[in-house]
Amino acid sequence: MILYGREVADKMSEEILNEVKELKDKGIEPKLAIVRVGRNESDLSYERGAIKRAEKLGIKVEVFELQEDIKTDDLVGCIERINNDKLIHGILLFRPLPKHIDENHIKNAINPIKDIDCINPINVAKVMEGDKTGFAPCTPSAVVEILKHYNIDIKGKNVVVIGRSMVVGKPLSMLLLNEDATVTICHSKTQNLKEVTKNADILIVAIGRAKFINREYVSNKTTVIDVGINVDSVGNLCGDVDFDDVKELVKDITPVPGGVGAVTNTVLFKNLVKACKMQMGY
Ligand SMILES: Nc1nc(=O)c2c([nH]1)NC[C@@H]1CN(c3ccc(C(=O)N[C@@H](CCC(=O)O)C(=O)O)cc3)C=[N+]21
Repeated sequence: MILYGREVADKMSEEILNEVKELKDKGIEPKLAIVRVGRNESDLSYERGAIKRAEKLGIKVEVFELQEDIKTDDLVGCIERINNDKLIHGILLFRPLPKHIDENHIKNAINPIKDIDCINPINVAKVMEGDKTGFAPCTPSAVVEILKHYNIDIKGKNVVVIGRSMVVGKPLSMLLLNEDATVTICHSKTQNLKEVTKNADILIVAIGRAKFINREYVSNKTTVIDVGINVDSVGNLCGDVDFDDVKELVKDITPVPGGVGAVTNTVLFKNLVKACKMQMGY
C-alpha cells in the first residue's frame, strides 16, 4: 500500500483547527517565527509548505530572513528578541546553519518552551526520557504520526533505522523505542547492511542519498518509510529509496514527495499550538 502523507496531514489539521479556534475565542492568536539564515532551496521548500499550511489553519507566521554571513552574536540577538516577544509562541530555526555559526551557542539560546523543532538540549533530553512536556523534532514525529494513522503496529516489532543524524535518525530511534519497538540503528559503518534491512518489519531510511535503497534491501513483508528529501539527476524531488524499483515488492511504502515531508509541517503547527497553550496556561 502507498502511505500518502496528505491524508495524515489533513486529519491532524482538523484537530489543530479546532484548537486554534478555541484559543482565538479566548483572544489568543498562536504565532510562529521562522528564522532562516540565507536562501537554500531545502529551507525555502519547507517554508513554502509551512506558510501554505499556516494559512489553512489560520495561524500567523513571521519570517526572519537573515544574511548568510550573519555573526553568531547577531543571530543570538534575533533569537532573544523572539524569546521575549510574548506574541510569538514557537520558533523554527532552519538547519544546518552556515559553518561559521557557533551552533552550540545558538541551540542553547532558543527558549526551550518555544523550541518546537527540538534544537535545545533540554528538549533533546526530554525525547530521550519520553517526557511529553518537551518537543520532539518534527520530521521524526511525522514518521510516528504516519505509522499510527495507518495502524502499523510497531510494539516489539523489528524496526530498522538507517541514519543517525541529530535531526532524524537519533531522535526517531528514541521515539520508536518509547513506543516499544525493537530498534536497530544502521549507519555508514554497519556491516552486511542488506541482511539487517531484509529482516526489518519496518525500514526507515534517513541517509540523504538519492535512491540508495533498492529491492536488494527489502522483502515482501517490509513497510518502508522514506524520510529522504533529495533532488535526482533530472532535478526532481526524490527520496533515499528507489521507489519504482521496490514499490511492487514491499508491503507498504511512503512516496517522496507526498509522504513524510507532507506531514512534517503539520506536526510543526501541532507543536506550536501545544507551546502556545503551555505559555498561556491552558
Ligand atoms: N530545523 C530544521 N528542521 C527541519 O525539519 C528542516 C530544516 N531545519 N531545514 C530544512 C529541512 C528540509 N525540510 C523539509 C520538510 C518538508 C518538506 C516538504 O514539505 N516536502 C514536500 C514537497 C515540497 C515541495 O514540493 O517543495 C513533500 O515531501 O511532499 C521539505 C523539506 C525540513 N527541514
